[in-house]
Amino acid sequence: MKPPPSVLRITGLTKHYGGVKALTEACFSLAAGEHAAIVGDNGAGKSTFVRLITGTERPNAGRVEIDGREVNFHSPLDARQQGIETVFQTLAIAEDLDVASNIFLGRELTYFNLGPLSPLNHKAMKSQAAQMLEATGVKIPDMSEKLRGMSGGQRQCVAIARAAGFARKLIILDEPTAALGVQETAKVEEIIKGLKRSGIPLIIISHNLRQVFDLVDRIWVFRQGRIIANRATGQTNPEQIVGLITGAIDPASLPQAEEQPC
Ligand SMILES: Nc1ncnc2c1ncn2[C@@H]1O[C@H](COP(=O)(O)OP(=O)(O)OP(=O)(O)O)[C@@H](O)[C@H]1O
Repeated sequence: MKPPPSVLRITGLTKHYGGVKALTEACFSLAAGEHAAIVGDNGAGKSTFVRLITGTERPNAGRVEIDGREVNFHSPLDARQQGIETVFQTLAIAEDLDVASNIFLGRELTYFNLGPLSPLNHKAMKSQAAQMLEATGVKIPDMSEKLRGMSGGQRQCVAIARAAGFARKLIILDEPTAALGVQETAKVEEIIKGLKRSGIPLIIISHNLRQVFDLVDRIWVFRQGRIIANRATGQTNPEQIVGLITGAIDPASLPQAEEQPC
């Protein structure tokens, strides 16, 4: 019997900036409910890959399929409309707005449609935002507080809860704990672990291998603009992943991973 198509399947994805080969013929796949990590040294092509699959930039070549159907995103909005939610490092939050307004930023609920003059339904946004936070286990003591007054960890949690609340196909987290201290990192990791229950697949970009091994099912290694290996977390170890990242281990010397998108 044919296996079910991957939720996300990427083949031959390529992006060159003039002479800079940021990404060359990348192949990647993600199964339903799977959590995957993207790892690699600085400049390995991780952010380029995310920009291409979120419609932030257009590839020079390659194919992106969602649920077996080719998609061509021309903007991040396109990707969002297809159920792909990304938490970029910049978080895309409005500091002077409260939690509910941030969660519904750009998708405000209204009583009825009068175009830009539509009256906002603050009550519904508040109650749905509270539900989204609860569903992801995010605790915000005062929902009316503006994000400006919140810690980096709380802001990150709000951004993740928003992504989880709207994602129908895929959640992408770009270095979600890079700017956080130890305790806040632990809190954010707990929230990410809880997302497994939703069944929505997730990609996390992280330089923190301890975190990666704790959170994901499969690790994809980027090196010099190519995806050189992928390993199920249970079938590798941090030393091997570091060796692949630095080039000390030749991926061809390892048994082939069972997951080979192309
Ligand atoms: N807009 C651009 N114009 C020219 N070169 C670029 C552009 N964006 C990225 N690059 C180059 O492409 C390569 C891959 O960059 P990318 O940002 O994707 O790497 P990365 O793995 O995300 O690195 P980091 O971990 O530092 O964020 C690098 O050599 C980078 O300098």
